[in-house]
Amino acid sequence: MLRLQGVSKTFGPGTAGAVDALHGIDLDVGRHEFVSLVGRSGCGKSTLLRLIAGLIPPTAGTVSVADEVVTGPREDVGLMFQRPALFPWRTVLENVLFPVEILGGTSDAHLDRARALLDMVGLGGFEHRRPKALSGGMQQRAALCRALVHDPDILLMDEPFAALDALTREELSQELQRIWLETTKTIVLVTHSITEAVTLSDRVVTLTPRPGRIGSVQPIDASRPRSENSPELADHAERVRRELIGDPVPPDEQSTSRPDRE
Ligand SMILES: Nc1ncnc2c1ncn2[C@@H]1O[C@H](COP(=O)(O)OP(=O)(O)OP(=O)(O)O)[C@@H](O)[C@H]1O
Repeated sequence: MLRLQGVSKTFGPGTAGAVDALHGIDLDVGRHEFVSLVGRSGCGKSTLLRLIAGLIPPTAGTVSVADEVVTGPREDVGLMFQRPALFPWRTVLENVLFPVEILGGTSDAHLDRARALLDMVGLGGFEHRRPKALSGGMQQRAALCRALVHDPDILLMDEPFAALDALTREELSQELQRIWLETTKTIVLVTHSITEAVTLSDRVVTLTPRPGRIGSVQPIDASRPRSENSPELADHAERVRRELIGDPVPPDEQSTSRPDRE
């Protein structure tokens, strides 16, 4: 469904301030696969997602969706960001319908789909409210409906729950799992939460910084549906954590490995 081949990205190439954000990324994501990207701040996760979305071009390599090289934003790819970015002057329903307006016009079928999505995420009855009448979690639910309204095959999500309180974040994460289980969507999620990544994903990809490279790809072979506190996931989470922070130094080595203190 999605293929990255030798993808590199340098911002400001050839200038003194050039930033090598990503280098030599190879990754295949299958249809109806859920893949999370995790890594330290600045390791290139958002850049990778923007490349897949066709919002920026790679400096080298290719990004393909459904065997077509990505050269710009595509109709079969939906996007969701950390902030809902709803238009304040539009109603919730009008916000949700925005992508289909841009893509060529709203039909009755789109209207039905938008209402069904709003019902599904518990926003039925809020269609005609303005975003400011909604809580942060409700706004993010509306943004999820907006990302799904044109029924994209691929959903790209950049820390979609990071700005929410812990309970709302967990609720929305469960909702996302349900949507994914009920559809055949391919999802790529950028998150700082290892728990979220192992709970939702088929595979967790860790990125190492400067420039961003793939550090590891870890399959999460636990049964579904999963909950965040499932004991089955603890080992997976620990493995991802170790990958990101490195193995802790064993206590008996700590006392002999600090010659600077002697
Ligand atoms: N438009 C840009 N121009 C120049 N440098 C950029 C641009 N966008 C990103 N970068 C740089 O590319 C690197 C990767 O940034 P990116 O935002 O992809 O990281 P990230 O892993 O998503 O970080 P975070 O977890 O903090 O959101 C950083 O060094 C960043 O400063």
